[in-house]
Amino acid sequence: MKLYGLTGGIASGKSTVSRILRELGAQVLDADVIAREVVEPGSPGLQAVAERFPGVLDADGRLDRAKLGARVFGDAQERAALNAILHPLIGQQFLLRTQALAELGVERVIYDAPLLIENRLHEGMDGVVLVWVPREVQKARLMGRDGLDEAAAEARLAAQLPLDGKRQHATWLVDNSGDLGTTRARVEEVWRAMLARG
Ligand SMILES: CC(C)(COP(=O)(O)OP(=O)(O)OC[C@H]1O[C@@H](n2cnc3c(N)ncnc32)[C@H](O)[C@@H]1O)[C@@H](O)C(=O)NCCC(=O)NCCS
Ligand SMILES: Nc1ncnc2c1ncn2[C@@H]1O[C@H](COP(=O)(O)OP(=O)(O)OP(=O)(O)O)[C@@H](O)[C@H]1O
Repeated sequence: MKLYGLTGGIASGKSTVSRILRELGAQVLDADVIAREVVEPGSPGLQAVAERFPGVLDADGRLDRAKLGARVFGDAQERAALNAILHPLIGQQFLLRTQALAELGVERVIYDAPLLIENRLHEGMDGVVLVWVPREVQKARLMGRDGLDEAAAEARLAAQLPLDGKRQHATWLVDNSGDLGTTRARVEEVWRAMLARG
């Protein structure tokens, strides 16, 4: 089975590209979705997070994501502590799901992960798709989508490697700064290139 990475930065358009790839027939595993599943109520992941970050559960015992985000984006040490709890759990789920898809005879899986390159997961993969936009476009879309002010948007951007630094690791670059039709056409091209690789 071939394994491809799909990455970018916060609000660069990964979800948009992932949706197009799924429409084309790709099997995509989404790290952000897995990251939510490992902290569902009653999970060992949520228990570990609540112990390390007191006060982040709401009245129903669910994770208050905004509260935890405020504590970890902008504080590298706190973020590293959260990553140390969650990343092994996310990695474990990714492996289990990839194995299950391999047993079903799926020929290629795409792992949609914002921190693919930061966590050096790209090194073992058969290719990497990078969804890129200029930093100013990324910041503007982030502020618009999540209703963040500039300081909060900057803190989130600073928690990741700059997109320009990730370019050197890309097998395929998807420039998502134009309109969605342009992005779709490029993603179709990338998908054909993946199919051609076997
Ligand atoms: C801090 C949390 C609770 C904030 O939740 P929130 O709903 O506001 O954001 P969401 O999870 O949808 O993430 C949005 C984007 O933020 C960025 N991001 C998330 N976690 C991190 C992190 N640890 N470091 C850098 N960027 C991150 C990613 O680009 C992601 O796509 C949440 O992001 C989290 O649990 N992060 C740790 C797990 C993780 O690393 N997830 C990233 C995928 S592996
Ligand atoms: N080509 C485009 N033109 C204009 N807006 C776009 C384009 N692509 C994406 N957007 C918008 O930019 C925002 C970010 O896109 P998207 O949610 O796909 O990013 P993402 O990389 O998945 O983000 P995250 O990693 O933070 O979840 C969304 O509001 C989306 O509607």
